[in-house]
Amino acid sequence: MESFGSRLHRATRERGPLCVGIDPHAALLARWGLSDDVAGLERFALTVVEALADRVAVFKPQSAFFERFGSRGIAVLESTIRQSREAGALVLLDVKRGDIGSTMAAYASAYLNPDSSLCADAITVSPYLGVGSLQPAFDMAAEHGGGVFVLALTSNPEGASVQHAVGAGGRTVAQTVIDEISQVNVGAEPLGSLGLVVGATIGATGHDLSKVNGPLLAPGLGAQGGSPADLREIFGDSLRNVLPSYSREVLGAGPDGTALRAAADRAVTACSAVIG
Ligand SMILES: O=c1ccn([C@@H]2O[C@H](COP(=O)(O)O)[C@@H](O)[C@H]2O)c(=O)[nH]1
Repeated sequence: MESFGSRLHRATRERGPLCVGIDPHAALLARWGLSDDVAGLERFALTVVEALADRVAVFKPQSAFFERFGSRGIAVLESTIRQSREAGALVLLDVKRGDIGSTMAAYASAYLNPDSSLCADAITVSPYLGVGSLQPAFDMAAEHGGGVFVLALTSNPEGASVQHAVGAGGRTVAQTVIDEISQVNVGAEPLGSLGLVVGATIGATGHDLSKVNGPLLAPGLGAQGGSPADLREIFGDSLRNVLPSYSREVLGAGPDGTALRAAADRAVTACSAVIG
């Protein structure tokens, strides 16, 4: 079984370093001329999949925008995940789960077990209950070739007050998370399957990402103000492992498929120029 790190490495080499978020905001549904209901949600998500699944390395559906329509929204999320994967894109489900280990095991079953209709290639998780509490997700991912992205330095301005806080050992909270994930990825070839989320908006923070040996998801590009040029300062020598992520910037070009493809092509060209 091929690991997630290996599959992601291959996908970004073949298709370029780009993750497109599927974030059906109410404002975007309106802009696309769609109703703010399950039918609009479904048309939005499937339009993105039809336009981009054959060229984008990774889709990142934002679960919140599907959850807001209840069980019928979750059903659309299931079909979005399935159709994206069938069409050749990897799916990183942005759910940001985190809980005590025994509950985390249930989340892992929901999102990383191939028997589940919500199974994705990878998920986002929050380390606020301690990185160790996420172990059931790491184990499930390892068993089934999945991946897990742990929040480290998020793109929102409020994140630093917690993530830059210095603990007893003199390290920041974020550096502790970075170091714990780095340990798990030691020796993985060509890339570990545990990733980190590091926003494209954070500037130089002095955090050491050099030993992560795993993917570094960089949201915050475009709508939140981050640009590909900012990635250099944030990631330094770890730039090669960065997976840049755009949602509204690309989605805003829809609903026309040609315009969506052009927006994704612009994004991947701009990111490739920096990442290589
Ligand atoms: O630090 C983080 C972690 C996750 N996100 C998510 O990424 C997208 C960003 O959307 P844009 O439209 O490109 O701003 C969204 O789903 C966030 O929940 C993030 O922004 N920052």
